Amino acid sequence: MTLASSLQALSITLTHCAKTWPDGSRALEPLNLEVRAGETLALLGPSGCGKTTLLRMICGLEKTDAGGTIRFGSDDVTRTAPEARGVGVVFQGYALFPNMNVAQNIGYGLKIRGVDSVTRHRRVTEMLELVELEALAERRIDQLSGGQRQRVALARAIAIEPRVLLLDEPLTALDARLRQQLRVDLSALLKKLGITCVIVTHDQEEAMMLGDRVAVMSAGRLEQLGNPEMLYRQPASNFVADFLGTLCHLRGGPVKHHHGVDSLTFRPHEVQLQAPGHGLAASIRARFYLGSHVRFELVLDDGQPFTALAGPDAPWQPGDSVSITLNQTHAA
Ligand SMILES: Nc1ncnc2c1ncn2[C@@H]1O[C@H](COP(=O)(O)OP(=O)(O)OP(=O)(O)O)[C@@H](O)[C@H]1O
Repeated sequence: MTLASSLQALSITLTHCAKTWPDGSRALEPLNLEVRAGETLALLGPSGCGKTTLLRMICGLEKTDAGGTIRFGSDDVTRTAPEARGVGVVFQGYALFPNMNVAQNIGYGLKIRGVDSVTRHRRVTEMLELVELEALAERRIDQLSGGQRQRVALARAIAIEPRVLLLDEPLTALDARLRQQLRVDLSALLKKLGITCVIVTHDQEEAMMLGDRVAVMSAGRLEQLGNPEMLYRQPASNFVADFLGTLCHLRGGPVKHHHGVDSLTFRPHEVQLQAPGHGLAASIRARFYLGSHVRFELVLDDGQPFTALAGPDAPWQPGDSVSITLNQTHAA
């Protein structure tokens, strides 16, 4: 049996889970959340919103306030010690053992669980194949690139055949280019494993690429839970809309005159720029050529700022007068 098929996917159900620190401050308001069996759920939110605390509660490193329960499938693990919960965890920075080679790192969790050496060897070999590090089995950790370390950390977490996989900002330590590639690789690996996974990130694109569903958090509360497209198209609040991409707001006389509403809320890609005279009058303040598109910072004639994205051939330059129309308007 391959490892991918031997992992059993379980749901994670948090009921009325809150976290109050000894000084009385609240990291998490009472929260109900179900991570479905086999899905990857991304916890997304700004620094300090409680994402890591929530993840640490699932793996058992933080206790929930009295009254909260955590279940893996039908198994109540609220009072189960972290090492007995069967969780695979990759923390920020990975915490690999520098004095062990790649294979020893991957096999560590099996060794401390008393798994016999034949089984251990077989499992480590499977893991090396899974993350494509067979050639580096004997390498020392300090002789690996950042991306390779990330794969070792992941292999070590999965080697113990965890019931759920928890990833805390697993790609944050890597440079932007490598992160892009590893998102694609990680997404493919998670699909192949079919394991239930919770991934913490403050990066909107990462959450949307990796999460089957995304839970947007703010100040210890769950703002909205849904698949990426639903969150982007039907945000429940301005906070969610803004966090999943730039959101612009315009109001006042000219808006009323051209659109018949008091205010407009829109995304930069919904703005069409034209020669003056077709719609709301604005001028270009700044132009950023980004290869696939051009980002413009503009102001309406009355000074209200907003952002527009246009194709790479857009001719407008700072100081130019333009007029704007909106492809899709959300009157607020
Ligand atoms: N042991 C602790 N004692 C008291 N307060 C804490 C403790 N750990 C975290 N906090 C506070 O709880 C809040 C939530 O922290 P948490 O680490 O969960 O946020 P986060 O969303 O993961 O942020 P980041 O993205 O910066 O890691 C923060 O205000 C933090 O300062």
